[in-house]
Amino acid sequence: MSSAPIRIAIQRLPHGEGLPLPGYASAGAAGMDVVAAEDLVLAPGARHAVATGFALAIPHGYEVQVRPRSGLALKHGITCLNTPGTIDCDYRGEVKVILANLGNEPFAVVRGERIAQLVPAAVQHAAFDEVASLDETARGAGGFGSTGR
Ligand SMILES: O=c1ccn([C@H]2C[C@H](O)[C@@H](COP(=O)(O)OP(=O)(O)OP(=O)(O)O)O2)c(=O)[nH]1
Ligand SMILES: [Mg+2]
Repeated sequence: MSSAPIRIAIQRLPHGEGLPLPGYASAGAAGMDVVAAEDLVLAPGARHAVATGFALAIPHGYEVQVRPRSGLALKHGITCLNTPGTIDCDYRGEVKVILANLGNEPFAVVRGERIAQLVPAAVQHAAFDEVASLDETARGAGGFGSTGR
């Protein structure tokens, strides 16, 4: 990537000792792969906030999104239930990955194996201006398939 990376402070927690910190698997990867810091088995239909063993101090004006890995999703039905997960810039607790098993088989989460990816993103705060009515548009209130399948 051409631009300088956003610098994010990362703290390794005691149970994260010995694990690789999140990193890019290839030069052009959009996400930094995250490994699990615990072993567990996710039954079909189950979910769990999986420990990662690290905490962040994200600079103001940014968030970090937690996204699933497509290989786990396609092969095993494993996804991040709240995708994209949001890590707020003022959060100092352990980053966790809320994995859900949408597949038909139990899935073993193994400490040290990659379970998700982190994508930093700029955040623009907004402020609402309350009004009595909104301007008209051709779409109006049409949505949810109003333009056809
Ligand atoms: O996948 C996730 C999502 C969230 N978090 C942590 C960091 C985030 O800053 C905090 C709150 O997340 P969110 O705002 O999505 O959850 P909430 O249900 O609104 O909780 P809160 O009331 O604490 O904001 O939880 C994670 O570690 N992993
Ligand atoms: Mg919140």
